[in-house]
Amino acid sequence: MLAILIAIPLLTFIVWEVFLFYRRRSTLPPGPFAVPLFGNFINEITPPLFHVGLKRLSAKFGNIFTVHMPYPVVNITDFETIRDVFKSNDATGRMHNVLLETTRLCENGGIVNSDGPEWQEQRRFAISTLRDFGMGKNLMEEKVRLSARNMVEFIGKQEDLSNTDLRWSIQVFVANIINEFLFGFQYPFDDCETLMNFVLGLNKAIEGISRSLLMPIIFMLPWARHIPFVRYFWRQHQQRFQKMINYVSVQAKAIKFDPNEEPTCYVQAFQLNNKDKRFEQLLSCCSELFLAGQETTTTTLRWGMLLLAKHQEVQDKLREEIHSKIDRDEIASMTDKMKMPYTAAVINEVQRVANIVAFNPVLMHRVTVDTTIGGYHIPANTLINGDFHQMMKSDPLFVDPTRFWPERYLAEDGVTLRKELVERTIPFSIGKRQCAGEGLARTELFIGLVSLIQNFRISPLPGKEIDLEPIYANIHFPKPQNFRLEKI
Ligand code: HEM
Repeated sequence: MLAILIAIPLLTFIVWEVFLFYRRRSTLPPGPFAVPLFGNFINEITPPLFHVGLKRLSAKFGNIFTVHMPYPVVNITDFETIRDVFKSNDATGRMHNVLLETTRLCENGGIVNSDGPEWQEQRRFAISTLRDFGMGKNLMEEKVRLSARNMVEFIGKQEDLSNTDLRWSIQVFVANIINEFLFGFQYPFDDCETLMNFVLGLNKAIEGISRSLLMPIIFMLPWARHIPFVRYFWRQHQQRFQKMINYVSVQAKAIKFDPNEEPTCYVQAFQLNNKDKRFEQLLSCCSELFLAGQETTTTTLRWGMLLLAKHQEVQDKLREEIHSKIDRDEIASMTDKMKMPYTAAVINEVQRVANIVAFNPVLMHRVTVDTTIGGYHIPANTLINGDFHQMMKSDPLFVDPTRFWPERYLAEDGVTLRKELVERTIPFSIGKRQCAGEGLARTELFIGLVSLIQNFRISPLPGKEIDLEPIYANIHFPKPQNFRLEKI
């Protein structure tokens, strides 16, 4: 009798949920067959190869389709629709998910994971602080140039360049810049163990979150993290991120703040302008800026080195332009970029071919009100994925899209950049939630890449091929590979 009393409501609940699932699904853009609870994870999408499943589905269902991961996600793959949807305020929400608990230390805290007025306020503050340190005095650019000079000197001092791992030099170059922006200091290249231990831990945490088979389960069924076996791994993952938060917390607490003095770093600027905000909000923002601001640029530069080592003819042409515009012992500045169209084309092509943020569940957008996309009615709170990864590899304007060919960005005169291709190259996304650190990242990519190619010829190790197959995680990492370097 008791069993029947439990079974009937349970069965009714399940039937009702299944009914709701398929009714909701029927009003959204078409997509593959999905089952409640698991969505398309059982038939179409295999983490971490999200982009492969999405590509296959787009070939079948077109530019706008619904995929269940396991929540319904409207996936968009054409440039015009992504641009129009993302420029609207209605698509600026984020998904509220348990995975965010790792870096969010207070309700709706930080920039990447928050939404609504709090997000807008913190986003504006971060962008204006980056700009204030850059405007007029070009302080941010000076920090990048200083870090680039240190990197080149450090590499140049190494005794044997015939088998060199560039990864750590690039990583310190980038990590130092965001460290100085947030906390006001850089580490010397030969004494940066604290920073590098911490960065190494962070890499493991990022790889862990995207490669673990348990993460999609926790993502789908957040309560699963309380099951003993799953809880053990969830705690391990949390501890890895906690190390970053501890680092950020120690640095932030150590910073002296005098309200009568001009701030020289983000933490001081935050304390001056956000007196009513909790320390946890400062920590959330700093952790996210540290995370978003270093692995992304480092990985892009590492891809740049691999692509240029593989395509020596591009590297030679690039170096020729660099040497014709910048003195040998000078570090590039952003005013040089205007005179260097081929360099601009190479950076665009590196970012297009090696686009590092292919799909990241944390970065999906959420429509905050009922809206219309491509003629379909999309109810409030539906998730949207602007699939610019695929767009940059399938838009008809990118002829022969798998080829690494920077010349595609140049008009017939060889010096004018093709606007229609540049505007479709959107590794930083587009619209209201476009990367908040884009300006800094572009400065780092230009000055970092130019400094390396200006000073070193980068080649594969003798008898070895460059391997361009990524390690698929939330960020597409290159496989660790050494180079043969020659000083120029
Ligand atoms: C090559 C380097 C970089 C790439 C490819 C990149 C890419 C991205 C992408 C794709 C997004 C998601 C945008 C969206 O949701 O539509 C994003 C967001 C963000 N990025 Fe970057 N990023 C880079 C460097 C940086 C740097 C250097 C910083 C910090 C100084 C930074 C800070 C942020 C922040 C705070 C957000 C969240 C913006 C928001 O949600 O409003 N990023 N980035």
